[in-house]
Amino acid sequence: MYTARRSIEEAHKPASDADGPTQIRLILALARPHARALALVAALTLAGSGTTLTIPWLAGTLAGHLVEAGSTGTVRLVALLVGAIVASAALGAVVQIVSGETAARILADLRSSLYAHLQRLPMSWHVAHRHGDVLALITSEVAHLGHFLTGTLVAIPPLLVTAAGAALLMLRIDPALALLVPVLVPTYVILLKLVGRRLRDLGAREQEAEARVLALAEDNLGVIAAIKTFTREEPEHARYRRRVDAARRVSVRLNRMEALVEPVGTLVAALAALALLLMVGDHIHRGRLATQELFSFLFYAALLTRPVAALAESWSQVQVTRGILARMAQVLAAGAEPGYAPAARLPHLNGEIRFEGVDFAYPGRPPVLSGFDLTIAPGEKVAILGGNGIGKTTLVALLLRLYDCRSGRIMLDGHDITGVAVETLRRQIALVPQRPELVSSTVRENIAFGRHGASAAEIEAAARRADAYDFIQALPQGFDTGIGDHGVRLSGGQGQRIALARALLKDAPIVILDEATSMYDPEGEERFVETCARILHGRTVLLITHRPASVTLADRVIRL
Ligand SMILES: Nc1ncnc2c1ncn2[C@@H]1O[C@H](COP(=O)(O)OP(=O)(O)OP(=O)(O)O)[C@@H](O)[C@H]1O
Repeated sequence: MYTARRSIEEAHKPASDADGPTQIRLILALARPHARALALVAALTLAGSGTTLTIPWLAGTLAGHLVEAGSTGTVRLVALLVGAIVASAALGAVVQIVSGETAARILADLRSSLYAHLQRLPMSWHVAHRHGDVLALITSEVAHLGHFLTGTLVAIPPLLVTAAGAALLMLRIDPALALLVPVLVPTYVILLKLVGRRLRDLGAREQEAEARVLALAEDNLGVIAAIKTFTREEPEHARYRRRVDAARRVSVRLNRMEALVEPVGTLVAALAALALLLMVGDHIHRGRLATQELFSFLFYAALLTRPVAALAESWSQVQVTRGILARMAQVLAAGAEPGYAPAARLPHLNGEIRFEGVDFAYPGRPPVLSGFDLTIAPGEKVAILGGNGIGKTTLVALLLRLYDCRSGRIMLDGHDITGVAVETLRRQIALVPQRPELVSSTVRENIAFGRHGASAAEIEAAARRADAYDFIQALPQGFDTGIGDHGVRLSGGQGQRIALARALLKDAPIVILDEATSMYDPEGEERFVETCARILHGRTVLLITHRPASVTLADRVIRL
């Protein structure tokens, strides 16, 4: 899997606009790990199409025999024909199964690579992109791509091979047919090209409209209590309806356009059939075609009609899918967070932190920090105070390298954090953030999030230290109680205690408490402050708080 991801990312080194070649590179990168399965699909496809192509010939021979000599001596031919029909159907089914499975595997690789890549993209990327768009990309757009891969794309090669084979065999029977090719093929291609661009645009607009619908639903369901308390049901429903209608309008236009494409194929096929009829009629009239050849020729013509119409329909799918591939290629081309590349490991820390002349501004915003200096000794506990929006949380984000300083540097035990692998940095810092950021699972899993592979006893011990054990035991299933979406079934203070337990379980040399006890009741906070003196002994602690009780934990107070 890692190899697949790496090759997909390698296909995207030029972070430019995702153009045709980039999409082809993406497809090749996706296909590479499945080369053997794809080769099997190709071989089966050839075998299937070859078998299908014998059917008109056998049927023509049989028909010719029946017309000229009656039904005597046809048993062998009938048996062969039935055999070819059964083999063609069986091979068709096998191709469908094998190619469907291969496509599903390719798709699973793509989904998982996309997700892995999203996790590695920097915070600045996530802040700049709408959740709804990203969700749409990894859900509905990936599903669309899946339908395309398993439904349309796997059907194209057999259709192409059958159409080309039928055309070649018809040419062999009657070379005058070659005259038709220079007329019909360009007509077909030009007609498809004309609608192709429009289809791509509409496809992109449809995905965009769907993403807006998804984003609003996601946003609003997340603030459903606010919608109720501010009685926003009607205006929010109207807003949702407007987005649904906008998506419907684009989808209807796309559908109309797609509906035009199949008749294009049918039209070309009908023109070809008419031309054939005229030519064949003339040739029979002049006695140039044997009866058997005539029948075979007409059966091949019938065989050719279906792929021509179906290819036109597949073409419209290809156009919509190109838009999706372009958007995926763009996401995959976005550079991962710095520090994931092989870099020096940060050794186990004593916990000295130094901010040296740090300047920082969020993109498009005025500076938050200018020339900021601060040195914290190993094991020291420092409270950072300051008004709302002054930059306290930003300091934490810089220390964890969620963002990089514009200038200046941050040193841990004398190591510049930009020179070490981010995971070795982040593993040594336990953060209790302002908002608990709980996962939609059980209490146990939320605490275990702090350290992979922690035992039940360690989880319970961390809960005790965070003063969370008693309330957890009182929940219906104790540690195995589900807490709802992002902890919606917990009180604010309970959520914070779980977030704290999670951080304590991490057992890191540096601990950051960003308003970690802001929702604790006074007794709980007091108990926590008492426990802290013991459990945080020897660790470097950065304490961001407005609460006097928590400030007492600090050896030193810094005001921003
Ligand atoms: N992702 C972001 N993009 C742009 N600006 C941001 C972002 N995050 C924070 N800011 C801005 O940066 C400034 C500092 O924010 P920060 O969260 O560090 O403040 P704080 O001191 O922790 O405030 P509080 O006490 O309210 O938690 C604020 O003006 C805020 O609006």
